[in-house]
Amino acid sequence: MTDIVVGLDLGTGGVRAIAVDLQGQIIAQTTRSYPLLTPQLGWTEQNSADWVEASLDALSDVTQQLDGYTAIALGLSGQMHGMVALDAEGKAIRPAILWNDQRTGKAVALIEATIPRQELIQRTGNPAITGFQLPKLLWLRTEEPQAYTRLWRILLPKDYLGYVLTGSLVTEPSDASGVGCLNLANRQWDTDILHTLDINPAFFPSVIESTAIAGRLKAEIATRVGLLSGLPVVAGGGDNAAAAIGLGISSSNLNQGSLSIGTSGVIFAPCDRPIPDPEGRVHLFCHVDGGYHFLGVTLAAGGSVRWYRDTFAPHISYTELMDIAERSLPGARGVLFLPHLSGERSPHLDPDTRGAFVNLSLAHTQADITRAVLEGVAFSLREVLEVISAIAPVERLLATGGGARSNIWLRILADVLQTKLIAPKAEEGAAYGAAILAMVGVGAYPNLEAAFKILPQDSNIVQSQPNPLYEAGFERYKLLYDTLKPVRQSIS
Ligand SMILES: Nc1ncnc2c1ncn2[C@@H]1O[C@H](COP(=O)(O)OP(=O)(O)O)[C@@H](O)[C@H]1O
Ligand SMILES: O=C(CO)[C@@H](O)[C@H](O)COP(=O)(O)O
Repeated sequence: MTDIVVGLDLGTGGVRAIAVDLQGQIIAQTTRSYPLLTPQLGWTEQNSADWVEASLDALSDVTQQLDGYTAIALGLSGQMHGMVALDAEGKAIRPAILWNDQRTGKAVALIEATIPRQELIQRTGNPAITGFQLPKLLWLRTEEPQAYTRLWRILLPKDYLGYVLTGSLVTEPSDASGVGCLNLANRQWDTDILHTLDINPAFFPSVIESTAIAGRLKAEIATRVGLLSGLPVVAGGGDNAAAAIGLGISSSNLNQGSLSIGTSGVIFAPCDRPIPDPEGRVHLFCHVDGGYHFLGVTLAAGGSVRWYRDTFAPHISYTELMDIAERSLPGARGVLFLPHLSGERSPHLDPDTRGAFVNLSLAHTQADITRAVLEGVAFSLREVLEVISAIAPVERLLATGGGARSNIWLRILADVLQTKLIAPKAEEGAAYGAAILAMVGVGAYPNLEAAFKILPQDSNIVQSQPNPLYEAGFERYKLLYDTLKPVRQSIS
């Protein structure tokens, strides 16, 4: 029997489970999707029970593909910032509130009125942000007080899954630093912040290292999914930090960052010291390797394409849609798209902004409009990269996430960002990074640097070409955000 580890990524569109051997080869993989709930404008939720069912099905599917292999560990990763609220029996009190939910404006205002913005940025790396978990907790206290009185623990999505699998209540620094009250210097909860906000620190799970064993697989789960009872489950990382590890991005090599096009679009740049952006326009989080990273987030990147397809082209696959976009031209023949379908995070921190198509005419086709969506997301990420480059410049960005499967989108991104991109060689992603963390967690490799030697080597460089049409488009894009503000305000 050959040893493998299993990595799992609890994404927004679905869960992905993969089995990887100790030389880094993917032996088996599968995905399961689940619904995204939008019960009110600006709200996003998922049922944590859907995550569990999908994850157990995915694990069963992967283990059924394993003939002649033994799983020696499972590593976790997943969408960040979400809140699973549990009662004293460990049951979810309400649907999980997600990272791109924008209901917490008043809670953010309360945090800002209570703790000086600069102090919060210095302690946690970030100002108060609507998508983070801490404002969600304050929202629960005000808006659903009966639920709040029953509250026993709150967990992040992947840590909730870890709790279901093992019974252990833990988190790790990369995901915990997206809650809004982790002290970046000591990588533990900042109890001063919690006491100031009159929040019981016992609501939060203990913080262990990302490569530490979070717990052991429960016997009843092991039987259902075909893994060994007592299998070590390694804490893992938030999806962006885990994906970075799958690409070999560490805080000891500051030259390379990543560009992820999942539901969100994310630019990730490693750094070795916790010195935040004083204006808080991009996040500073803990990396899983003991260092730190800057993160800038476009809330609806792949999410814009998914929304566009589901709304206007429901029977067309993503691949076909990308072929359609090829029929237009750089600049989308003048069509502009603002991808603010969930408000926007970096660099505007504007939960109330909304999306737009602009400059449509009878002459425009589906190809132009589809291409405008891809370009609008790229312009949004350029705004992010301009902020990150001034603080933590990188030479190249390693692409990951579902959108990185598209050659046309990668070409648009390279040209708009004016940065060399590396297309993914295999579909490594966050699940692969979680598997690498699990290998180190069970001692198959002594540390992450040693494990990096097994990662697939670079291939497929996407060079960036300067294009005046994109430069002009980017200037119009920025103008559009400012110009549409009063229109949007008059609607809301
Ligand atoms: N072939 C493709 N071409 C372009 N975009 C794609 C393709 N396949 C998937 N996507 C995009 O990737 C997104 C899903 O990426 P994924 O990394 O799985 O996201 P998540 O982790 O948020 O579930 C989809 O919403 C879609 O926009
Ligand atoms: O909010 C963030 C990062 O700060 C998002 O990146 C989420 O972590 C969701 O990731 P995907 O589902 O888009 O991969």
